Amino acid sequence: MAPTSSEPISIQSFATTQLALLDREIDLEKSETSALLSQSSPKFLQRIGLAILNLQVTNQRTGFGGKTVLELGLDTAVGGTSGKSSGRNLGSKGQDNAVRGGKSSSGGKKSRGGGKSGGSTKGGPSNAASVADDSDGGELPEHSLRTGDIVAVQTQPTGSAKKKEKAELREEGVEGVVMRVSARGISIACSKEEVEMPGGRLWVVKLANDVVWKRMTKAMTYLQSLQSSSYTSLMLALFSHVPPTIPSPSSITSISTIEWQSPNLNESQKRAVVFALAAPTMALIHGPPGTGKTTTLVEFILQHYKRNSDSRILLCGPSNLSVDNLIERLAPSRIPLIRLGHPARLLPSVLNHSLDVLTRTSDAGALVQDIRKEMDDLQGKIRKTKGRKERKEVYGELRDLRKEFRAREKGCVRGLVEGAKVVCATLHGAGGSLLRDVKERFDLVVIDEASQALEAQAWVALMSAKKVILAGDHLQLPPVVKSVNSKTQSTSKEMKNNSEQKGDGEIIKGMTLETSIFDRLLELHGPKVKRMLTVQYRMHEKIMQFPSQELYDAQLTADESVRLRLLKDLPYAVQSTEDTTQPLVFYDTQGGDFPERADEEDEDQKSKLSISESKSNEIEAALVFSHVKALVDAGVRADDIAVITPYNAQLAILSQAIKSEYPGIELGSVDGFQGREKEAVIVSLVRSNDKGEVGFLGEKRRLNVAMTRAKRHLCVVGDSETVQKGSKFLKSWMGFLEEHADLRFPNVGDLS
Ligand SMILES: Nc1ncnc2c1ncn2[C@@H]1O[C@H](COP(=O)(O)OP(=O)(O)OP(=O)(O)O)[C@@H](O)[C@H]1O
Repeated sequence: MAPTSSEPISIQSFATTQLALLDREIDLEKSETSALLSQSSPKFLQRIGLAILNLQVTNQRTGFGGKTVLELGLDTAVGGTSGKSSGRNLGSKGQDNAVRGGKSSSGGKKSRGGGKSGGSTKGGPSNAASVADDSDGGELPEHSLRTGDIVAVQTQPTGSAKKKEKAELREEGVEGVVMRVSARGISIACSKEEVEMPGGRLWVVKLANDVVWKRMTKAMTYLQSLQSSSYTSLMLALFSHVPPTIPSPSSITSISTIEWQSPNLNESQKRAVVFALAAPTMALIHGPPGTGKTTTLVEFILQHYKRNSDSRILLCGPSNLSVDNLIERLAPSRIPLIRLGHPARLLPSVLNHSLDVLTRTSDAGALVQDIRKEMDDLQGKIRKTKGRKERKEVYGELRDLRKEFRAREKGCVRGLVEGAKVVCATLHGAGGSLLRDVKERFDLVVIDEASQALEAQAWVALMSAKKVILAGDHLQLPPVVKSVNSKTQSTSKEMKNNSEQKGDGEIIKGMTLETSIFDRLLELHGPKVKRMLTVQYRMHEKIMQFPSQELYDAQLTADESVRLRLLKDLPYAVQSTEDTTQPLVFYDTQGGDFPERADEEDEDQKSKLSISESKSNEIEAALVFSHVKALVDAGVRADDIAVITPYNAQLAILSQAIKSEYPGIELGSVDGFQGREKEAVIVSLVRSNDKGEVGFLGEKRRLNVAMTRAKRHLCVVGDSETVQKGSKFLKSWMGFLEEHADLRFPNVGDLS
């Protein structure tokens, strides 16, 4: 990226523009959701995984914040499992950008149950440890409802309403957040305090989750409203109102004088830590795939804490997993930390640091617990009370108790949060009421995976910070938005010049929502604000070579421990074959024998889900299957292999072919595999046509993710003739593979 002049950007105009872009995104999401809900029958919504029918309340109790929690199971009069779902997520762009984020446990990082794309997980909770099978009405049908989703609980339409075959969302019923999911039950924390349950048989349907959007909108509205005299020094630096705050060479401590906490840090990691320590207001740590970004951040936090033990740190990431991965690595150092966020969304290993657990186990929490118990007893009483008058009385008692509960809980929580040196939360979690009440501000905000967060999301955490350290890689995939390519008119140069401050600020032309703060600061200030990590600990050097050359200025080196690792060297018995001795294989399907096909999904259903046309390639899938078979026959364990593709339609075909035979193999979209790694990865490129159309493959950052997931063996399957026409980058990749990979020209006749 070419360094550009650091001209100031109007903060007000920035916020105004972000608000306009956010509005557009929210409108798009809302209209998609309401179109789907209003045009579909409950049965259809259940079939596609967005609803569960035939439910009843099995229990009612008090949750965190005094909220009523409803536990639902299948109505015993119905029972059993019915219907299969395709598991598509409402609110996720139904195209081939599947869920992003999850990291694999194989690389020392954990993944959550629902992170895979291409199919639903049976009642798959994100945190199995916290889920109980609490209903005996039978197993729920397959669905895609997950902890944290916003849902409505309503009386299921019957008789004439059913005949209308439309699931118009009605006024009655309650809205809430999914707290727990198990094979037999689902718990929902109601949004309103007083809950009058609708009668009869119930159904639960997923709604659009606008909490994250609301927090971003609130943050941008606040920024827009600020008088320039109220701008923090960090704001002035991040919008270039003061010169970029680059640490002077004299302020950078010599690497040799530091007592490192981690004994193995490489030079580039050490340089990044000292740069971040010396930076007065901001620093970027650029971590290409497998280069130890998290390791470096953890070392930085420990060093910072050692030097500033009074300072308070806010540690954030765009996803729960990004935050938990950091906590797992920080926790052994015994630094006092607290994790905000619903416990059901956290990794079991970090639960002991969660606010919810600490409010239960701390001394101040004991009193809160007593009131919670009383409230639970009353909740139970409500369910058994039939008379309206009697119920009203119990509700009255409950209301008084709830007030007391909240006051005590608030006091307890404030004590815990203010006492912690490191507060950990997702970026939008940092905008919750718990932190709003904390008087002290944060001296330092650290954001991991900052290149995967919308800038408005980052500002939720940054509003009162004094210094920020961002870690990320702008050359991998950016955050997912529906309004892709939607930008305010004009160029990014004008964006800087056009930002005269007038009224609420002008719209800055050329800005996009998906530009992260990491990208923007790099573009604004150039590479002088970052330090790049250059030793990677994942890939065989041959796998690393092309992305390093093309994207990272040939600066990456493979650590000695991984440089020459092959499948045959796995720490279990693997035969030496033509596959297990090759780090890089390319099956070139050129010649027209492996044609792509447009997805034949039900057109009507597709338009309801706003799924863009997906592509598949059946013969290519057969080739992938035969390669998987060869690897497994050679002794490679199925769970060390992943198959990824940019196309959902191809994923469906691959799943059908591979899953029954090799259940351990992970199949996913390229987007869903960001942050993950496997010993062997097979990439199915799908596109094969005369016109040279490459669709999703045209995105360099997607290809970068696809080609950097494998540790010991990367196998690419694709039609070089088609693919090379897509872009200069693709042409150069095809050329590289031709020259450096074990090149194979498959014969359709050999594939049975
Ligand atoms: N200096 C080092 N010496 C040896 N191993 C290291 C070093 N730094 C990182 N690693 C290892 O490299 C792997 C990746 O490290 P880490 O999880 O910190 O990287 P990351 O950049 O956050 O990963 P990702 O690419 O998935 O975002 C881990 O297994 C880690 O133990």
